[in-house]
Amino acid sequence: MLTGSEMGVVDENAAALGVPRKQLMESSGHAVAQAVRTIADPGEQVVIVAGRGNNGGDALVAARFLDDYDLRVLLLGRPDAISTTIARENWDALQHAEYPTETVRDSSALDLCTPDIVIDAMLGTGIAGDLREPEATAAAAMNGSDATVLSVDVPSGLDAETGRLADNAVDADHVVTFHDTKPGLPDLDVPVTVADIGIPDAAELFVEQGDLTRLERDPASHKGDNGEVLVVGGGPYTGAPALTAQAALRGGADLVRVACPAVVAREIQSYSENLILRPFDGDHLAPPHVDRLADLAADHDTLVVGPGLGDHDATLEGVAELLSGFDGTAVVDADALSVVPDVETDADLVCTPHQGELLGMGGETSEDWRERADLVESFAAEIGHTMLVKGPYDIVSNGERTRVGRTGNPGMTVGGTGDVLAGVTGALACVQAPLDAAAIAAHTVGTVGDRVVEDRGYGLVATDLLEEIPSVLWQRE
Ligand SMILES: NC(=O)C1=CN([C@@H]2O[C@H](COP(=O)(O)OP(=O)(O)OC[C@H]3O[C@@H](n4cnc5c(N)ncnc54)[C@H](O)[C@@H]3O)[C@@H](O)[C@H]2O)[C@@H](O)CC1
Ligand SMILES: [K+]
Repeated sequence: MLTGSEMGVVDENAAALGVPRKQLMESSGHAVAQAVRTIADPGEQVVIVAGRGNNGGDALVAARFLDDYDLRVLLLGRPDAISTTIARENWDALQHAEYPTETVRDSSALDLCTPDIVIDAMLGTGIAGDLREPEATAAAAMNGSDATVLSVDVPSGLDAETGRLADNAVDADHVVTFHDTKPGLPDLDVPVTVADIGIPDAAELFVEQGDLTRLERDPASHKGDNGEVLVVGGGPYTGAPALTAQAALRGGADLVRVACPAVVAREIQSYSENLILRPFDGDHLAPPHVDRLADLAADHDTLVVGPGLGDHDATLEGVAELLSGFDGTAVVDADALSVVPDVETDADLVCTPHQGELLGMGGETSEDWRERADLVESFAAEIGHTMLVKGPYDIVSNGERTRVGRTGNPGMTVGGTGDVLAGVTGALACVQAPLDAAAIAAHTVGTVGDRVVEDRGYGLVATDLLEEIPSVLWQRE
């Protein structure tokens, strides 16, 4: 089952793989026509009621496969109000081919007559709120007619995000939905055909541009809404936590604080005035610091634990204590990873090991990425957390769903890129589910690395990645 917005991600990924939306619409329309053939014989009366979006577009395609029916095509609204190019092109094709089309300017002019079949193609996954006019009157006319109502994708009035059926929704007798079922369809107890429209499995497996459409910034948001990240790092190293923290800012977090040993606080602060430091005493993290860190962590949306912490026994003990008492989302990277398999916690952990660190956690890996995906998926299920295993193909899995990121290049093996990935993952985990945050972060950091290498060849350093992150995340060229 996929929601409407998840379908949007998948069809955008299909386009990124070279299967554009217009091809999907052609397959959808053909599937609708096939369904008509199973419930009505040639010569019977079919009325298409098309909306102004791609839901309508699907039925405008179907018309071309229904020449042997007594067909009428009603467009609810003016042709120039058709909201997408591909729907408009299919309308124009019907015009040029002189199909029997009518445009319904206002609902009082709507006359279904007495068709055998009505194709409800008014609204699909693009619906917002209950039906407005003229869709509402059209729905009432459909519901009041003796015709068999076949709905395209979802009955108009069904919200494909939540499965909620509007009071004035179309009462479908049969639904033809595309690629996967949608919320609310199973509860309708009418026959639902799930038509394969040629979206490759890869469009769900591989992370592509479509996944970036999950990000949207609420224009009304104010400071803090887009996430506050606490980076717990530093000790032997100071560059790592600074890279992670700056990457979290570039990944969209509003505020990023760095909790680090006091001895390195000034040095980490010196990397950027954008960082806020929360030093704890001593030169490495240890159990006595955990209470203060836990209090700090409670005031943040996401933790990123590990960069530059070192693997001092007391440090790993402190990390285990911190994670076991935390119940939010924590990205775990670098030396902190080794404690995860033995930690009992209510937190959602996102572990970002490279393959060596995965082995250190007790996981298994394989050179073959498909095998690696299966191994990582079962390891994620075993430890009950999200895994992002970096490699030529990044494997992201929460034990149920597995995604594969194919961006990045051998130039990314330079030190610090993992710290950047952990920071971007932390920022996105403030506003996305852990799996989606990790998948988008892997795709984004790899894409940034590819752009930097394209511009300057190998020899990139991790700081080169930082300022490129926003333009990739927000798909600005
Ligand atoms: N996502 C996919 O993979 C595919 C989607 N396709 C079709 O595309 C549809 C989604 O198309 P769109 O995103 O263009 O949106 P829709 O065609 O579902 O509806 C959008 C139109 O309806 C209007 N509208 C929104 N809410 C309304 C309301 N409450 N009352 C009256 N009018 C309202 C909007 O102004 C807009 O013009 C899917 O349902 C499916 O039928 C297919 O072409 C195949 C591929
Ligand atoms: K519909």
